[in-house]
Amino acid sequence: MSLWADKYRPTTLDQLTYHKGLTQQLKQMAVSENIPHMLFYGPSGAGKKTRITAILREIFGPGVEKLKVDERQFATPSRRKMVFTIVSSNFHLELNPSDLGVYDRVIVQDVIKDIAQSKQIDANAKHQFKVVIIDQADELTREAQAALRRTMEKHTSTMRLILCCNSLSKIIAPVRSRCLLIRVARPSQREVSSALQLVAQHEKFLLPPELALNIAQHTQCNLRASLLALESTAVRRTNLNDVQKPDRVDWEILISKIAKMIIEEQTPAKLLAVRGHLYELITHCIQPSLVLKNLSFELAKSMDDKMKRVVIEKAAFHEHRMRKGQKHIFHLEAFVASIMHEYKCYRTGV
Ligand SMILES: Nc1ncnc2c1ncn2[C@@H]1O[C@H](COP(=O)(O)OP(=O)(O)OP(=O)(O)O)[C@@H](O)[C@H]1O
Repeated sequence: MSLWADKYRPTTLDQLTYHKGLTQQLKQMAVSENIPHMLFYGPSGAGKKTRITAILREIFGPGVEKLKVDERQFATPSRRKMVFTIVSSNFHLELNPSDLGVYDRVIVQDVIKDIAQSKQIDANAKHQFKVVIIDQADELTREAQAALRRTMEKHTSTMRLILCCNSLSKIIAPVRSRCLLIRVARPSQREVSSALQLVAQHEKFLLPPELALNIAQHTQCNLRASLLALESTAVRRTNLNDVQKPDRVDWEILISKIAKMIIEEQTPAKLLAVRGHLYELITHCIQPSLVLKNLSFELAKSMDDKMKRVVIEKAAFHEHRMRKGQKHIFHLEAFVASIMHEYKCYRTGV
């Protein structure tokens, strides 16, 4: 049984429900002879990945949906063996830098060289190139991006790149200038609520329009988050008529509990207990940067202006460190410890 966000994910360009103008442009591009490298960017949950898979389907046909997952081994310069996963079809391959760690440059180069040198298996395929999708391309190190730039020029006849990211500012200019930039904007509240209504129709329950709008507002028009909120609210109730707001999901509840613990007591024992909860969030695949953001907002809610500024400053500092470092838990814990320290000093006037 899959989540509604996956079950009702549109698979073709015709099924995409909003940004019709953009869909039309993608359609024209898919049938053209000259398909460029592309860079999709926009906020989380706006539908970038969905559009990428839909355009691939338009270019190559339903064959792109036959996915296989391979594990590839890689020896680091210090001879340590690393394994990373690649999802691929006969026509494309997907990489995610967060699986690759600090060796992303070598791995990206290796994988792309490999794919660029192997010919398309299907002789009747419309295009002779394969597509490499790099999700969260803004997580690639600068070295890896520089390597991409060279590879993009060298292998244009056999390979096309599709990059997907939230923020363009973290992509180096030479890579940006070699791609067609495609912005997938956040859908409006009305667009999100009609996507939710469509799911409600398929699942055969009545979704009050105010609740749909409230969900869109609550998730700041992140469609994936809206679908998850709708599902968690709908499965717990038989009738949604009296429901005004979506139920908070478990990880959100846990984060507000952590904030409460930090405000209640600033001791090593509490820090240890908080660490346990942070581990719990990370092992349930909640993005550490999201944990940090939500935790800061929860903390700020119960603090005055002076402490709010401190929380934001500390959050920015530790988020930067988290991006540079590897072990997210260290930085989350350091953030909590520094807030506990600042808050204790503030309360006791030391
Ligand atoms: N045009 C659309 N019509 C209806 N539903 C959509 C549309 N686009 C996306 N969705 C739904 O929204 C969910 C999130 O979309 P998607 O994963 O493509 O977002 P994303 O922008 O790639 O997010 P992230 O940056 O967080 O990975 C999908 O699971 C899909 O169900």
